[in-house]
Amino acid sequence: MITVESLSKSYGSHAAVDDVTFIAAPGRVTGFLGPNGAGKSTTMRVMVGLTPPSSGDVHVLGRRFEDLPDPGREVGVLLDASAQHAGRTGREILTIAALTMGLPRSRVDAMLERVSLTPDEAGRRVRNYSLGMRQRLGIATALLGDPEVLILDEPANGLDPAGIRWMRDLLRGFADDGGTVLLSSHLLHEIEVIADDLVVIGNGRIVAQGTKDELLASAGTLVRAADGTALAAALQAAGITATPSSGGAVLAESDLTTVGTVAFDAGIALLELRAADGARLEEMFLSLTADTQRESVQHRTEGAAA
Ligand SMILES: Nc1ncnc2c1ncn2[C@@H]1O[C@H](COP(=O)(O)OP(=O)(O)OP(=O)(O)O)[C@@H](O)[C@H]1O
Repeated sequence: MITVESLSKSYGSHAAVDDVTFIAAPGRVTGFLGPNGAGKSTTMRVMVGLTPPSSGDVHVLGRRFEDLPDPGREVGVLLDASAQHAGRTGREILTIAALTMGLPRSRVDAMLERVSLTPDEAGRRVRNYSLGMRQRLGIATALLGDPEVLILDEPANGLDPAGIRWMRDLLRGFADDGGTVLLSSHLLHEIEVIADDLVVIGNGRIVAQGTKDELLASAGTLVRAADGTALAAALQAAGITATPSSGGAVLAESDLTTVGTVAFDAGIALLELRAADGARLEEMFLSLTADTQRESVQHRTEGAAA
């Protein structure tokens, strides 16, 4: 469990994190999203004691990180895969970490195998690693102490498609075994597939949080009938904003139960009824963070200048 309570962090007059409160619960993967500069890394750095908060607090497993009796074995952290010592081999990095944590050397081989780094790769200096290999090594380091909590900043960065799927399965398995996973990512599809809960931050403030299902349900329902026009009309008559799309599909701004009930009451047989997907998380993300996106800032500036 990670508990963030009224956390603020300012650099000079700039509020990088502004009164942020959320929980990452055990047994769940919590996706932490936000545009560049939104405050994700700062929040994670405070979590692991690398940056002091200006106010508020973060508890990991019920304590501040610095008060954890054995942090390496309680919390696995990957904040910057490129921050590893470039002159050491992957095996050396893991071995030093294992010895520091009082773990047997056998754990190093187990972790190398778990992240699919070959003995040959483990013997190379990190400066010769690809970004994806550095991520795998970083994840191996995070998992080394068999922690209960994982805090990962952009762990999928640089991974190939098979690597992304591997990481997805790994994090899912970790959470299903009761672990807590907090991960930030700009790969919205990945977050959409893996996360149970979402925390969206923009300009240092939380703009949305909740279960993925809740947040995406509020983004709409995709419903399809043979006669899409009649379906859209029935939904609109019930006061639901409904936008017809191709093939009889309608995007309705309501939840599954309400949309299904309206169609049933109107005697319309449905061919499909589900939470709208595809670009949904992306759309939700872009609309929630529109005021904090530098691109829309540019638009506004251009508009103001015109
Ligand atoms: N040490 C620092 N000194 C001054 N400003 C900082 C410092 N660290 C972060 N900031 C500022 O705080 C804000 C939040 O940065 P942060 O790195 O937390 O964002 P982020 O959400 O992780 O962004 P990204 O997605 O680009 O990694 C940014 O405006 C950044 O410039």
